[in-house]
Amino acid sequence: MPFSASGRSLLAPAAPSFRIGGVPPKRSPEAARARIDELAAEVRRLNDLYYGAGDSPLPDADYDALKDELAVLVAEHPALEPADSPLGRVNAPSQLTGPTIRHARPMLSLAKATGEEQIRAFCERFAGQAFRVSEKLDGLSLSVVYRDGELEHVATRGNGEVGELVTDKVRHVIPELPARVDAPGRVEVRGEAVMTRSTWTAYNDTHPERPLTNPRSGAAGTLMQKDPEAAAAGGRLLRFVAFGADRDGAAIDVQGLGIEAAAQVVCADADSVMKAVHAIGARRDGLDYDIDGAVVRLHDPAAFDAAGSTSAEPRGAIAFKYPPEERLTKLLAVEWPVGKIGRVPPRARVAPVFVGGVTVENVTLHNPRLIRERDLRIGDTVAVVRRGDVIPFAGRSIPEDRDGSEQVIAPPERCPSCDSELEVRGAGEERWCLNLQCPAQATRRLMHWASRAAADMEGVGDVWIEKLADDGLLRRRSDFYAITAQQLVGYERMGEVSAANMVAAIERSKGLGLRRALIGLAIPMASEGVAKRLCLAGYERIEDLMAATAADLEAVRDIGAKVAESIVAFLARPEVRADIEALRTHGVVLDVLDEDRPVDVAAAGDSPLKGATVVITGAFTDPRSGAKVSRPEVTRLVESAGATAASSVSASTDHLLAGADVGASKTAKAEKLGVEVVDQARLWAWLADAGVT
Ligand SMILES: NC(=O)c1ccc[n+]([C@@H]2O[C@H](COP(=O)([O-])OP(=O)(O)OC[C@H]3O[C@@H](n4cnc5c(N)ncnc54)[C@H](O)[C@@H]3O)[C@@H](O)[C@H]2O)c1
Ligand SMILES: [Zn+2]
Repeated sequence: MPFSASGRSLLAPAAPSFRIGGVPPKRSPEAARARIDELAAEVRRLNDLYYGAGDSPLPDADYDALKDELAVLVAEHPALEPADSPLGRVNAPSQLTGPTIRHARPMLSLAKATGEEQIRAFCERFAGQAFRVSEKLDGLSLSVVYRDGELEHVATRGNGEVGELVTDKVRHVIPELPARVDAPGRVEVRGEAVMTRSTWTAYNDTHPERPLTNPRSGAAGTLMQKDPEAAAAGGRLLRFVAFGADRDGAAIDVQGLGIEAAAQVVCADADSVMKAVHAIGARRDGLDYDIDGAVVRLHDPAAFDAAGSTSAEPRGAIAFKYPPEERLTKLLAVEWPVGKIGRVPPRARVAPVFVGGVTVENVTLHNPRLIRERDLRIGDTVAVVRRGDVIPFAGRSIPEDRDGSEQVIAPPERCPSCDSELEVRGAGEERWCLNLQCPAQATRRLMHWASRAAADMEGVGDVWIEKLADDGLLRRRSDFYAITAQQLVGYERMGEVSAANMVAAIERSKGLGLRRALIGLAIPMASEGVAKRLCLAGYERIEDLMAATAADLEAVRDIGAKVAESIVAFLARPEVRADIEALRTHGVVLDVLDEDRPVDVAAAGDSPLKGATVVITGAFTDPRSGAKVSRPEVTRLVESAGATAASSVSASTDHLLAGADVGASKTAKAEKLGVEVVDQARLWAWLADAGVT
């Protein structure tokens, strides 16, 4: 199982309903006492797991809900707070293991804000001060101490006062942490040890039998390993990102020490603080490490110290928490819809849950193998994960919550649409309907043709396509263009105006061009990128592609043998050829559009961009209009100037094109590799020189 099954989660079912319901019910003092004791014990148990082995049987948001409920009850009944209450102190395991060390200054938690008002109130309290906003990395904090330049020790936060020594482990699992710094005296660096998402994925790919639940528990678990050398050799490597440093008690800059620093910006007031908080939230999904919030703190170290602290939190800082990306809910039912190329994937309905900033009711279960391995059952309490634009999925179930009424999820043996026998394919044991005449597949293909990435027929929704297909008006893609307003008017809720609008939208969509047409054809194995590359490779008309051999197609950059064969086989199918011919007859554009042709580098004017490999990061604004310029637009502009855009900085990068709000870690990496960092003003000048703006 890809998660820890450490002990029953007594209170889990209460958490989701509590969160959704908001205010907990009023209780009698006896009932309040019982609930307080129950909650306190559960929070302590979860703390032991979380700060011990790094396990989190519950999603953080559900843990937070339990702790919030405890805090509300204790506020109402202060006399009932148990002596070993987990409130008002740094979250910690009840016992530290191994050799320990007393911190020079306590390592604290942070006060939390979930709304903008709380951040504004914080800024208000310190009006006139400068603030510093940084990413709140989701790992575990470490204190790294150097004495006269040599690494002396590394300790965990522990209980805040005393930490566990992990010096030797860190030498192996964080090889990038310098053993020496160029600074005399006692230098202490505090920061977060994180497992990057790429390391985490790579580790889980190579250890499918014992995968790590998430990068955070991966990081915590790595520092628990008895044999750190073997852990490092097995791919359990961490990164250390510093958020503060001092020398003999006086704050110093992390940068000068050669240690990676957390991305941060200095802000003068609440408005710019909120802007920075949102900017961090916006780039959250693009980062290679998990962050769970943004930290706002007083920029001036003296002011920060003067603000003091409570028993658990500094008063001069506050953490803004982004919406949770993982929450518990109930798995209600599983459906197996038939996709456009015949895949029959499992999709689940769950009780509505607020996660990743939206209310989710439908989630993917990926494939039958994962259902079996994760032992997901209908009726289970499941953790739903939604991260950015990723399709929400049920990551794991909480088997401790079962009452015996749960049902095993059995993949279908026959197609739910055409009843033909399904084939089991690939490592995921996916079910496929191979019947080319399958009605569900045909309808899905039509929906895909009309979708935004392909013909983009505005207002021609899936429901309409289904109706028209059921009535036999729509069988193949070319049928769209033969639909008349008169045919539509007969339908319920379809007046003459709407019918005319729909026909007009279909007419307008005819100019889609070769790239979008290739996407719309839903050729198995050919992604949107393949469609783009074929156009860039010089294929002008769909007929040119129909005449190409697999060897011709394989000659195109990044198109492999399997994809090439799939394209050739698809375009050779008689019904596909007939449909393409009919599309031509209706005047649908199946030729390459100018926007999809390769840029004429030779024609671009001279600028340092010509022939260069660049990485684009940050936010861009047009210097003349002050309008925001989207990342794809910036990419298009630099490509028109003859540059090639890459996704991450490496030794072969020529320039890092840095817009606003760029993290220090990005520029630090570029500088380390000797890659020139080019700011926005210079970029716009270059683009002007190249004649593209
Ligand atoms: N799921 C569970 O069972 C479970 C159990 C316990 C705790 N938790 C989770 O742990 C969190 C509570 O934790 P906490 O007290 O350990 O941490 P916190 O949320 O109070 O944050 C404080 C920590 O943030 C870290 N940090 C990261 N980036 C930083 C930056 N730029 N500046 C300053 N500090 C930065 C530091 O390590 C610091 O110790 C909550 O999110 C809670 O949900 C979950
Ligand atoms: Zn079928």
